Amino acid sequence: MSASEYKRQAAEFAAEMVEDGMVVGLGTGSTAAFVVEALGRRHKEGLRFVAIPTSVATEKQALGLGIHLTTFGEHARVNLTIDGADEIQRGTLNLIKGLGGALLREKIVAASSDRLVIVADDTKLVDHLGMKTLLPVEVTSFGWEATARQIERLGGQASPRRNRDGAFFVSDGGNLILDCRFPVISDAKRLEQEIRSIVGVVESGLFVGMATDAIVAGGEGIAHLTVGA
Ligand SMILES: O=C(CO)[C@H](O)[C@H](O)COP(=O)(O)O
Repeated sequence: MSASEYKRQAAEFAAEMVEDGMVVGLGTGSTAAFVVEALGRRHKEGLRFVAIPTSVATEKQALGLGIHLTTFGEHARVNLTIDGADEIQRGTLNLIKGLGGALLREKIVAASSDRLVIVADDTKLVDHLGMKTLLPVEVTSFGWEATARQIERLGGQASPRRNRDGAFFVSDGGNLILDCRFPVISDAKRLEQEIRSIVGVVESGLFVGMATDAIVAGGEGIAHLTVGA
């Protein structure tokens, strides 16, 4: 079975966790898109919920499926957010997110969620963050070079993300993303604090202590992981 099929399996499983009357956070990326698709189906079958999307792309998809959207003006808390991730650390469920470029909105929604459920295929599980993927950091476009130098003082190599045409990738929030290569991250909480204290950093793709559950699908079936398990 392909990684995409495993992503779909994890997404379908997690979409069943949404209950009538919930405020739901909708993630971004290919796995989250399967969740939105499944929730569109459940909406048509009569499930009542409202959703807050984490990107313009997810907003468009949800609206196209007739899902009712809401805002933090109307709801202070999100009951359940379902989102993807680029790496999930076994045990802690600390994450690297943002290869899809939506990390700022994703973190705002995650921070207001009672439960953050991550959906992924099993290639995303790692023993230590930074083993497989770069760490995205969203920064203001003004002075990004100075911000990148400060990140490099922490031991990472920071490169601005570019589109295929060579132009800088610009996030939904109008910022740039620096993709940072760190040696394997042994203390995610500390690195997260150090990165966030740099002037010019808007948000980092390290999500520490935020995920409550991970639904991970692979050749051995679907696993429902919780912190510590
Ligand atoms: O953080 C993200 C977007 O900012 C995505 O959740 C992450 O990149 C995973 O994407 P995919 O489900 O396509 O593998």
